[in-house]
Amino acid sequence: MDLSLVDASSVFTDCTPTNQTLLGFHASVFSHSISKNKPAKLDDVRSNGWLDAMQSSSPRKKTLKDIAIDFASDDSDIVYYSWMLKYPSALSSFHHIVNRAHKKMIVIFLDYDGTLSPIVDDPNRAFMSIDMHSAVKGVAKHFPTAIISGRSLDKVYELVGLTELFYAGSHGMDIIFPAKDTSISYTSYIQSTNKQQGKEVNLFQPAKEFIPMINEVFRTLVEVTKDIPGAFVENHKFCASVHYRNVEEKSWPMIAQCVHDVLKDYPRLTLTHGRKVLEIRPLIDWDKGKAVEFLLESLGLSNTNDVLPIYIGDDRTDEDAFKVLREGNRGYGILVSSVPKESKAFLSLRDTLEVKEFLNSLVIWKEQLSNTII
Ligand SMILES: O=P(O)(O)OC[C@H]1O[C@H](O[C@H]2O[C@H](CO)[C@@H](O)[C@H](O)[C@H]2O)[C@H](O)[C@@H](O)[C@@H]1O
Repeated sequence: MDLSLVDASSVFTDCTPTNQTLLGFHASVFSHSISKNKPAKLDDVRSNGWLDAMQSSSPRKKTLKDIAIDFASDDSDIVYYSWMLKYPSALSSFHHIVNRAHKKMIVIFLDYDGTLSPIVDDPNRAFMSIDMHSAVKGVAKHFPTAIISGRSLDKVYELVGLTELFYAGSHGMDIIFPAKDTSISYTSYIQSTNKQQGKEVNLFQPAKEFIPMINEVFRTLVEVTKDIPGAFVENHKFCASVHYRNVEEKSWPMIAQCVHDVLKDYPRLTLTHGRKVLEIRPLIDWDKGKAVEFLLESLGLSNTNDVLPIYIGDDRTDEDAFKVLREGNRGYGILVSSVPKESKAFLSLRDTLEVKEFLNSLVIWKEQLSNTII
């Protein structure tokens, strides 16, 4: 996917009411001014919570000792099943979901890592299974389907490779969707021919002005972490990730300190925690939740009476999307997790296998419904 033809910055970095009105969107969708919620300045990663967050950022792999403990006690299962009382399985709630979808259009939003592909040590080898690929292709045939990932748009498109989907990369800061699918005036949008797919597209890039800054920070982070074995830095164009999954735990304070020291020089950037990854991103009021609202509105699917959005994700950044659905009392947030954790989601799935089963169930249900109607 070659996005080099595109220059959307002038359109969206100026979000005056005039521009918002021209675009025909609800003003809140465009309130991506500098957030007022900037965290307090961090002085010491050992006492400011960064390390605690890093330690709890992903379920630990089981050691032989853990497995022995599992045999001695089924406590973890009991805890998990108790947790499921609050976050019921989307599979066992399937009939409830499709009943609620009666006469509504289901719209599917999918996170990538940990949702469509299992978490693996090497971010460059996080592939979907062939079956998962078919399941995603299947849902996209019947329902508008979007991937919303922390990865760069190019990377997530390369990994998924389905032209029939909508994509949002960099935690929703880089959105691409076919021009023909718009239901509102896009005169202010940048339309561009996507070379790879050979079709007209719309792009929305609310953090475009940050690209040079992210490039600079990326280079600095690569430099300062180069002597920490296992550290790996990714450039997602609108954000950067510092991975520590393969770094020895004793070096985590060092990696946190490096990132902290670099961020001190960039007050317009902020840090969020992912699964064994520190995410550096622009301090703007834009996230996966805003991307969901944006896509629904762009596609003419924001009428809550006619549309049932379903968002499936596993990460902290997906919580912003769960929150939007919960607070708007629309659709379902589904958390993918094999361990109990607090979430704004309504339902849960244990792992990528259950995600695949859920997507396939939607396809079967829709096909049976179509056959019945004919
Ligand atoms: O929003 P997502 O699509 O879930 O992307 C979030 C991050 O995913 C990737 O990292 C995670 O998955 C890797 C591969 O399984 C794993 O090695 C890493 O520890 C996880 O944090 C991706 O590499 C990141 O850049 C994304 O931000």
